[in-house]
Amino acid sequence: MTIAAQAATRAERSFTDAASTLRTLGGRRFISCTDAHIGEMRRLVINSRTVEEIGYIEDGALKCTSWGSESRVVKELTPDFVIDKDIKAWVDVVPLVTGANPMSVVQVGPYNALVDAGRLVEVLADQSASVVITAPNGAVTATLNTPDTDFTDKLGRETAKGTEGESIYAVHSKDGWTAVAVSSTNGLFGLFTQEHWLFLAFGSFATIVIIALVIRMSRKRLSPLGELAIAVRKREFVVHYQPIIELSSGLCVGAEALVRWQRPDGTLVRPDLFIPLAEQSGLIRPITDQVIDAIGRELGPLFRKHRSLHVAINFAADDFKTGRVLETVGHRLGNHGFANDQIWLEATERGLMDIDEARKTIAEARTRGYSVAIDDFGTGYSSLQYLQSLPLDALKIDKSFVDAINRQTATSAVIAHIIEMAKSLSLSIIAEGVETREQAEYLLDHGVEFCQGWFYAKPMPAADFIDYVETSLQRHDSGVVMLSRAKA
Ligand SMILES: Nc1nc2c(ncn2[C@@H]2O[C@@H]3COP(=O)(O)O[C@H]4[C@@H](O)[C@H](n5cnc6c(=O)[nH]c(N)nc65)O[C@@H]4COP(=O)(O)O[C@H]3[C@H]2O)c(=O)[nH]1
Repeated sequence: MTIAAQAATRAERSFTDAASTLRTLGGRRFISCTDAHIGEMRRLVINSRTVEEIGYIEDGALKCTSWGSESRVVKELTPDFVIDKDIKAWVDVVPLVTGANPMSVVQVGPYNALVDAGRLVEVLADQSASVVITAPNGAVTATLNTPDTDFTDKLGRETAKGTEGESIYAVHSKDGWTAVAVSSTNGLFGLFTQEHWLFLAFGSFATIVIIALVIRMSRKRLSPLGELAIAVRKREFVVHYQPIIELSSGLCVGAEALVRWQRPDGTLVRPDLFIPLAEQSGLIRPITDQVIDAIGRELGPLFRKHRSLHVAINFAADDFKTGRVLETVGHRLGNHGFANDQIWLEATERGLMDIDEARKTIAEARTRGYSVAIDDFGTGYSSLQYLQSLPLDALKIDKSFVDAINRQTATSAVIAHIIEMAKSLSLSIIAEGVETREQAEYLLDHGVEFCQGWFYAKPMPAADFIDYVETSLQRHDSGVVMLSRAKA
C-alpha cells in the first residue's frame, strides 16, 4: 500500500471509528451529565485511539464533555461534510473546553467527538513527504508538512502515481476520500519508487519496515493519557522494592514498593513522570491494583516465611479519600497470606489534605491492623497541629532534609526539629534517601530507627530483593551488623 493509500484509509477510518463510538454512546440510556454519563464518555475516550474528547449537546448548549460539566452555548454551523446521512463533520475547529490545536469534529445525534487531524496523517514513514487528505465533498480534512495545494489540486482525485519535475506523487481514492502524498525524489518515498527493482526484490522486507515505522510513529503521537490508558490495559506496570533498614542493626526489616512503567521496548519510566497524570485521570486506581497484585504474587511466600517483614505501599489521595484502599489491600494481599500488620500504607501530605476523610480512613486502617505513615514529610504544609490530629504510626522524612545533613545550609537544622516533633508524638521515623555513612550515623545518633537509601540499596526487582532479605537475615543471625561494623 502506498503512503497515500494508508493515509486515505486512515482518515476514513478515523471518522467512521469516531462515529461508531458516538453511535454506541447514543444507543445507551443515561441521565444526562451524571457521573455515570461523564464516566462512560471518559472511558470511551481513553479506549479510543482517534477520539480526543466527547461532548454532549442539549438544547443548543454543550452540557458536558468527557472532561466534566459544561454549560456553553454552541453555535450551529453548517457541516463541512456529511457522511452516511447522520454523521456530520467539521474541520479546523478549536476545542471549546481545552482551547487546544484545531481538530476535526464528528457529530452523531446529541454527541460530538474531537478527532486530532494530525493523527490522520501520522502514517507517514517519510518525514520529507507532504500529504493532503480531502473528504468526499472536497473539504480538506488534514494536511502534513504544508503541501503545495496548487500542485495537489492539479493531480485530481483519481488513484494515480507518477513524477513531475523534482516531485514524486501518489493519489489514492477510497469511498470518496482522497489522499495525495508528494515527496521530493530524494526522499525515502522517492527512493523506494525510483529504485523499483530494489522494492520488487525486497518488497516484503520494505513493507515490514514501513509498517514498523508507522506503528512506532503512531505510538509516538498518541497523547500521554492515551499511552497510559493502553499501558493500564496491557498491565505494563512492574514493582521494584527498596529495602528498609533498621539503623541500629543494619537489618532489612521490609521494603517500600515502588511502581515503574515498563514500556514494550523494556525501558522503565519513573513514577513521578506518570503518577500525577494517573491521579488526575483516575487511572491511578487500576495502577494501584496492579501494584498490589504484583506485591502479593511476588512477595507472598517471603512474607509468609518471615512474619517480621513489612511492605510499605504508596497510595494516592483518591485511594485514601474513599477508603477504597482498605478493601483492596485486605482482599488482594490477604489472599496471598500477608498478615495485616505486615502492611504499611503510605500517603503524602497532599494525599491526606481532606483531613476528615483521611482521619476516618486512617482510624479504620489501624483498627484492621495496618500501619499508616505520612510520606515526604516536610515538603507540604503540615504543621504539628495537623500531625497531632491524625492517628498516624510513622513519619517519613523527605530526602531533601537528609541531603542537608552536615551541610551548614538553611535546611540543615530542620531535620533535628522534625525528628523531635515525631518523637514528641511517639511516631516511628523512617528517613528517605540516605546516600552516605555520615547521614546514617547522624540519623542513628539522633534516635531515628529506620531508613532507606542508596547507601544500603537501590530499589530492585522482587527476585533480587528476596535474595537481599535472606542474606541480611543470615548476616544478622551470624552477628554481622552493617552500621556498627562501619562505625568500629
Ligand atoms: N537519589 C536518591 N533517590 C532515592 C534514594 N533512596 C530512595 N530514592 C528514591 O526516592 C523515592 C522514594 O519514594 P517516595 O518518596 O515514596 O516517592 C515516590 C512515590 O511518591 C511515588 N510512587 C512510587 N510508586 C508508587 C505507587 O505504587 N503508587 C503511588 N501512588 N505513588 C508511587 O513516586 C515517587 C518516586 O518514586 P521513585 O522514583 O521510585 O523514587 C523513590 C526512590 O527510588 C537515594 O538514596 N537517592
